[in-house]
Amino acid sequence: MRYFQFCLVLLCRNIGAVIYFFCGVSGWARARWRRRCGGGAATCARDCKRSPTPEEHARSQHAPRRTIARYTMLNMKLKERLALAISASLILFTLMLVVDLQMDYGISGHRVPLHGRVRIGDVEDKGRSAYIEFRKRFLQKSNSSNGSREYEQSAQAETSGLATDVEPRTPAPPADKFDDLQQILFAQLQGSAFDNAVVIPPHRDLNVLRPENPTIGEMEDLELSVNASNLEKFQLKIAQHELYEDGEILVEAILKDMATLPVLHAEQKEGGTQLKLIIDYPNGVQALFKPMRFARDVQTLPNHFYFSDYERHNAEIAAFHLDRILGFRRAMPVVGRVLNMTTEIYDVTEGDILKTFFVSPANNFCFHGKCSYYCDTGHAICGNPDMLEGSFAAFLPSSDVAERKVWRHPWRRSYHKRRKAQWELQSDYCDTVRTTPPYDSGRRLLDLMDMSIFDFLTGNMDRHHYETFKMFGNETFTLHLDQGRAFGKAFHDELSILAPLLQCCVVRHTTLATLLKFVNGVPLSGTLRESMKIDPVSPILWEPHLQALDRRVVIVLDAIRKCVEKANNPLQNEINDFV
Ligand SMILES: Nc1ncnc2c1ncn2[C@@H]1O[C@H](COP(=O)(O)OP(=O)(O)OP(=O)(O)O)[C@@H](O)[C@H]1O
Ligand SMILES: [Mn+2]
Repeated sequence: MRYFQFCLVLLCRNIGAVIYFFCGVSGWARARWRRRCGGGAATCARDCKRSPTPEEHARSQHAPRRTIARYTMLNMKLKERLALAISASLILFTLMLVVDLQMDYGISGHRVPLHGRVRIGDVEDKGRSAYIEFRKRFLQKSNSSNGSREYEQSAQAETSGLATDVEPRTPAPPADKFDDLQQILFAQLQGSAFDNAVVIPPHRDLNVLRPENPTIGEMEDLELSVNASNLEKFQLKIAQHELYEDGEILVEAILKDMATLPVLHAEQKEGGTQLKLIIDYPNGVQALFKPMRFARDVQTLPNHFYFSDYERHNAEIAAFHLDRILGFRRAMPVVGRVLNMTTEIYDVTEGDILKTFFVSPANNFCFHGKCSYYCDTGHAICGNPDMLEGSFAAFLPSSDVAERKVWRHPWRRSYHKRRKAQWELQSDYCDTVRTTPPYDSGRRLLDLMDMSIFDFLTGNMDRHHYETFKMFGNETFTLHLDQGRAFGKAFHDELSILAPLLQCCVVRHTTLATLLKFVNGVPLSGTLRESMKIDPVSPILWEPHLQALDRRVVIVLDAIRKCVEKANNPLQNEINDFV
């Protein structure tokens, strides 16, 4: 701001100077013209162009400085004066433009303030952009008294040491049982309400129908060797519609392997923004290791964007359990383990990473590896003193066996601190997506709706891309990979993560049924807490994060309800939107 004030002062002074120059010089010149050229116009024309005589020059030596300047100006050729005037005007104009762009006065016609808040909604939107509509329709105007409003409480310390202060608690049963939504599900199971525009019945959902569901082993004609590891068996059983079957016993076996088998080798994984290690166990078993950086109750720094947030190893563990509980089974099994940094990392690795190990002033063993962010001494990963906790995600099949396709997420964020993504500016964004392959048919759009609900529950804003297995084509599930930035804010529900659901207003019957189960039975927090108890580094989540899940389930259900209401009565809701 001070800079702009300075610019303004400068601008005024410049304008003053130029006015003075033109008025002063021209007035003085006219006087001289009359005084010196009292004769005819012809003499004048000749005389006025001449150089000063020696007497005049001598006189001017004693003249005050200002007079000298005026004299010089007068004696400039017309062309020079013109050039000077044009340069001054150009400088002035540039200055005015700079000031205008910064202050958004509108002189330049440039209407986007550089530092101001970017307006949400395109011209056609007339203020009915995704967020505005969403906040208005789904939350602020919500008449359900179940606490489904956006909940933001910063009173609790962002980085507190209160993990043990917060006791597990069973939330009071929500007043609203969402009977209206239950009825839709019931009707669909009874063979009616198939035309519901929001809830997609099982017989129209390819994830339920699964006319074909081959496994990677079948597709590639691969036979298991006699001494095949649990992971290898698991990988070959990955099917077109899910990573593993409900109740698959290999999941527990893999978790146990990763938590107990000896570590043979550790190596930094290339790519990605933060440090990860590839861990080798006997028999070809591999895991992706993400190290612990903070205690469970340390939350996303308030001034950090989602893209500069640290990854949390416990978020990966919790997300795997949650994905399984929700019945998606699209996340690889993840387990926690404490490693001895000396014998299980330093001694079994090689190359450049070794040079990044050091002992901290607190006498802890640390390393930072090499990566694009947070891989320096200031962001080192330290043991206690050399014991380091981390998450171990079962490795996906190698690309030789099952190549993956990386897709740009249609609701990807801009990953820029000022810019907005298209979906944030266009309220009918979903119309564009749902008419574009592979979202125009099959299961893909519904998978993105599931992913949006999954990410909203965990608070993961980092869904820039997603992956699928190439061999299954487009009719396959979307992998839930990379949940490292989930569970960062326990007291804030990030509504924008629900944008895909809110803009498209479609959801699987099965997903809705699962969510409703948690408001009418054991709450999600209790189910997840129970599931994560078996993990070696339990408790996995800080209690406020578990409580947030119950709150967010209600928000998702409330959003689905409003979608149904709008679909049933589009005109009335259209009107209500503007009230
Ligand atoms: N379980 C796994 N097995 C094998 N490869 C994996 C596994 N999980 C993730 N990957 C691969 O590693 C890549 C990076 O992993 P991840 O996204 O978790 O790390 P990241 O550092 O957070 O990356 P980014 O900063 O790009 O989000 C993924 O895009 C994926 O291709
Ligand atoms: Mn990531």
